[in-house]
Amino acid sequence: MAGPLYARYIPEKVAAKATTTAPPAEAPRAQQPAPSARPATKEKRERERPKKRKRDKNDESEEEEAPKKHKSVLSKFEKSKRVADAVREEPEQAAETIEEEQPELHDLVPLPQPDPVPEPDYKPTFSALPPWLAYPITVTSRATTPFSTLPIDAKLVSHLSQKGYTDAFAVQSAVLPLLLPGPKHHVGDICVSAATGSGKTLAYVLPMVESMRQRVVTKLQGLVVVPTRELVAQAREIAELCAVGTGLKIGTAVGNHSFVSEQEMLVKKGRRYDPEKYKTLQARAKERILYGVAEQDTYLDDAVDMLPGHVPEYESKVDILICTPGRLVEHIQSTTGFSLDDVRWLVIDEADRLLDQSFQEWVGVIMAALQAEKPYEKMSARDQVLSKMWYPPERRAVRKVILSATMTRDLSKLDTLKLRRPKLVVVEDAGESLGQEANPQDGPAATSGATFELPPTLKEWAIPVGDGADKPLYLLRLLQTRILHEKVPKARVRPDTSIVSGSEDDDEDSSSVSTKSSSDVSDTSASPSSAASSSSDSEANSSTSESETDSSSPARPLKASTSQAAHPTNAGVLIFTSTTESATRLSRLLAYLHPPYTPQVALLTKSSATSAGRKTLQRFRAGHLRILIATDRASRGLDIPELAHIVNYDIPRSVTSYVHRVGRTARAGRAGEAWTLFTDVEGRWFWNAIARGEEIKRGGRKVERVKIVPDERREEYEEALGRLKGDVEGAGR
Ligand SMILES: Nc1ncnc2c1ncn2[C@@H]1O[C@H](COP(=O)(O)OP(=O)(O)OP(=O)(O)O)[C@@H](O)[C@H]1O
Repeated sequence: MAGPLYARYIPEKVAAKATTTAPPAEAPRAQQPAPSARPATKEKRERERPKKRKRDKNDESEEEEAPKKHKSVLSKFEKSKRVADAVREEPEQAAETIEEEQPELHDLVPLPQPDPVPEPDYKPTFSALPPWLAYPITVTSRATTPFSTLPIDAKLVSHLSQKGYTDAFAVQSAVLPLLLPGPKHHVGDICVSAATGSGKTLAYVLPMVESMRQRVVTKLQGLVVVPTRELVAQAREIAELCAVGTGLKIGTAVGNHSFVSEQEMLVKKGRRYDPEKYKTLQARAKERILYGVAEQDTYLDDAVDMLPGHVPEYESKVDILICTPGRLVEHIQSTTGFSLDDVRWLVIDEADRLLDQSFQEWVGVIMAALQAEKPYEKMSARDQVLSKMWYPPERRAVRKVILSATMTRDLSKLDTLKLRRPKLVVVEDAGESLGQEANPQDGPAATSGATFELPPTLKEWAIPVGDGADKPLYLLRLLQTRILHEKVPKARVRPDTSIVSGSEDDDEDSSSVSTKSSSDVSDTSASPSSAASSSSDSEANSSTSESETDSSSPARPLKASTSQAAHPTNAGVLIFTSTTESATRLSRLLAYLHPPYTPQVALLTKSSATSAGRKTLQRFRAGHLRILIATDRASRGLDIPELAHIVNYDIPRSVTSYVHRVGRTARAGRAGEAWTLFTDVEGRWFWNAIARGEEIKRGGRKVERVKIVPDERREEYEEALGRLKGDVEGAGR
């Protein structure tokens, strides 16, 4: 590229001076006497004399000029010192001064250049992501499609409508045509990113069941992997709803039965007449006895018990298996006759969480089992003939459906699933058209980064709780006034709560909020006993743990906004804590502080047994329990459609955790409210990452700040903490 063009530049002033003051070049020589009139030596001396004089003259002028030069250097130094001082004191003014004192340009000046050609705004046409992730199919969350217009069995449509499922929700409207036979059918895998409670379960269960409707023999064809037992139970309910009248068998494997009984539930042992193979097996069995090889081979054990000429043959007892990854790996590795040879559907729900777990290297084990070549005797007659003719048997095409409300875009994780011609479907509030694939000409879609959509019917609130020492009192006040709407005795209540929208600066300084009760708020800083601090603060920082459930799913059409949304009927509240220990403490504190709560509070944590957890959930759903305190394990997938409130008592540990926790309410188009308690220390992260962060999309809605003034019950609080301390010490003895 050619560099800028420059020409020699002489400032006008300097040029003029040069022409007027510079003596003519030949002047000194002209003044000298004529050399011919004098003798040579003298002449020489004469010639030298003026020169000497001239040098003397030059010396003199140099001496005169030295102070001038010093003066100019000094003045430059002073000038730059002045500028440096000014910059230090008042940078803005200094900038102006510097501009004014621009040095005079000498020698070089840019030649006039043509105006630069205006460049269009930069719009990247590339993405670090592969096209299927960078250009997803986006769908507006308001889109619905009547089930009757989809290629679904008419009996199933009428059954669904009896259960209240008349229209397919947005995610179903987009995914069903891709998975069901028809013009939009996609031959390949599908990834789905849609908000919590948007109906993802039905979106994968329905086409899977439809594809197996005509099956004659029971074979394991559909595999659904979910992270928790509760999700297994929920997915099973939806699968049973769709499979009514088809005779399809749906099985689960979660580890709540003994392994042996689960094996019996999954695989049926039979026999087949095959004298040749019988002989081979008998020979192997004999070798084992002769050489004392203690290899464990349950197949050989079964073969020994067979009738002469017969070999064992295994059949699947289920068509669809819904399971947790750990249990599936155990069955693949240890259950004789359990194979994935006929599997055509692999569904991974809550994929981001499952792909984060490397438990038992489950992805690798499943992928290897899915890719294993079919044994000859299991091949279809056609494949058997082809394989004898040296044609490779046809590779099974397993369709993978990967779903989450917080779908990962991490390619290293997605790659482990070996996706084939994948497509990503994203349901978002701002989407404009149904099933529209993004146009690569428009550049990568806004959704190409991992952003998470919240349900459009969700309302979020944030409550500052000072240093967190009085958090239980804040919670109690919140429950009484805003959630359970109890009548609070007047004498004990200070001026009521007030609401202020979250803004740039009100999140870190609670006293800056100007409300009628601001003066009352200031006393929340009074610190309780050290036991109080340890009971609330220490909990906030400890590690996360998990829990369980099952579900029922009454249906309701998805509504567009909180104002239009149907109001849920469950009067209870689900409170999230960071650890099981924190949950236990809180349940006791609430009961001590407000004894009427004692029979209404229950825990749902990792330590709750499966059956106890299921019962607790049933009672909560039925409204017999009003307060359910749970850990993060209940944040994924738990479906209590009528739940109106959730509370983040301990702040969630990540953005995804927040999305899943608040997603337990505002499900299937119903209204819901999420309340988050945050301490002074947690405030900055909460507002920056959750309330105003770019990862969460809430369609223009905002997290609103609520100021709660806790009850003045210091003595009772101290007493409750004392009792709690006593409980802990008693338990430790
Ligand atoms: N078409 C429909 N019509 C009415 N209700 C529906 C429909 N589809 C699903 N539902 C109901 O919506 C609720 C949420 O569905 P589902 O549990 O599948 O959501 P999800 O997207 O998997 O949520 P999460 O991400 O939290 O697991 C359930 O109660 C379900 O019964």
